[in-house]
Amino acid sequence: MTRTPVTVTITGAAGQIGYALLFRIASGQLLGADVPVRLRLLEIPQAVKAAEGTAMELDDCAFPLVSGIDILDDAAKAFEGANVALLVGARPRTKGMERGDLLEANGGIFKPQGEAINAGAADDIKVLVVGNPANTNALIAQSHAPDVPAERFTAMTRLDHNRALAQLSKKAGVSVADLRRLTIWGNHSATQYPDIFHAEIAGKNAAETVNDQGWLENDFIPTVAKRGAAIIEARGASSAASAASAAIDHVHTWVNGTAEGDWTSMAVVSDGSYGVPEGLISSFPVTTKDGKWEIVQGLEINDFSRARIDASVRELAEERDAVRKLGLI
Ligand SMILES: NC(=O)c1ccc[n+]([C@@H]2O[C@H](COP(=O)([O-])OP(=O)(O)OC[C@H]3O[C@@H](n4cnc5c(N)ncnc54)[C@H](O)[C@@H]3O)[C@@H](O)[C@H]2O)c1
Ligand SMILES: O=C(O)C[C@H](O)C(=O)O
Repeated sequence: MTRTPVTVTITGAAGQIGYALLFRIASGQLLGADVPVRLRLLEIPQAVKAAEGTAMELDDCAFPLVSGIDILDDAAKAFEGANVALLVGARPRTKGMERGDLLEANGGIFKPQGEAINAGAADDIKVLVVGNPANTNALIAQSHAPDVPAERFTAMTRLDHNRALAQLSKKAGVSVADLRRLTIWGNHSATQYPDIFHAEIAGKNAAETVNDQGWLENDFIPTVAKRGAAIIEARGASSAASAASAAIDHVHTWVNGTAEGDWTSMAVVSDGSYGVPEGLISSFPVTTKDGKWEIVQGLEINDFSRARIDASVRELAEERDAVRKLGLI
């Protein structure tokens, strides 16, 4: 192997998403089958032993692309020289916890991680925040990394995007490979808006092809937006393999580009496009090329979509105001 290994830092590495994610990164699915990786696993001290167990299993797979594995409980060391950072570890909401408590607890994680990225990550660092509330956690980390371009901090709505593709493909009776240009707007929460008005089914407008407003309003949108809760209800634990798969897709697309004529959904820092206040980390339709993303411009937004985008963006603004009040940004 002659290429310089890419350093990938994964936080929450001993958690359930971490377990589903690490083996796919190590096998080359994140960055490519010819790209060696150095893995940095960041955990809290109590979970380091479990992370060591996962690292033993990674060793036992004898992945040729893995050039090293470090297990750390220190953010400064974990992000030093990192090219890709997957921020998965977060404080889950527990019984009796208010939204403000959750934001504050996560601020205690994402503020120092943002600072550590600012201090030591590689110049080409790309950050994906998976840990919830993902958009606002990304905002907290980004606001503590003033030397890193803001566009390098993204949050994950690819799972929502993939969920929407799956639902639409079932409704239309086509393969997901026949679908393009679907968009998730807003927050990774129940207010998100999966938009099929610009999507295409085998090259034809999806909303017109489906032609079923009742299904769109009462089935498709709530099914996608509440899918996370439905998985928790069914599995007794939040989505893990599908979340890991979406994280792989998100970074792979960011690095390798979107297909000609298609786009994806990523929560990225707003430049004011589509009326989303500048600075909020909100999901948009984006194209990617040469490791950079761009918000798709010029889409016509009908009244139905406008109301839903505005509602989700309003929630993001409220979360931003709450963390600002807590002194976290
Ligand atoms: N954006 C999405 O689409 C999406 C989808 C599914 C889950 N999630 C979120 O992803 C997060 C992780 O989910 P999970 O199922 O793997 O949870 P988990 O509880 O199984 O694992 C989380 C891990 O993070 C670790 N951790 C906690 N604080 C840490 C810190 N400061 N530094 C490093 N590690 C730390 C914990 O020790 C634990 O091992 C949750 O917040 C979940 O809600 C997001
Ligand atoms: O962890 C959760 O609350 C749900 C998760 O964000 C999901 O969308 O599956």
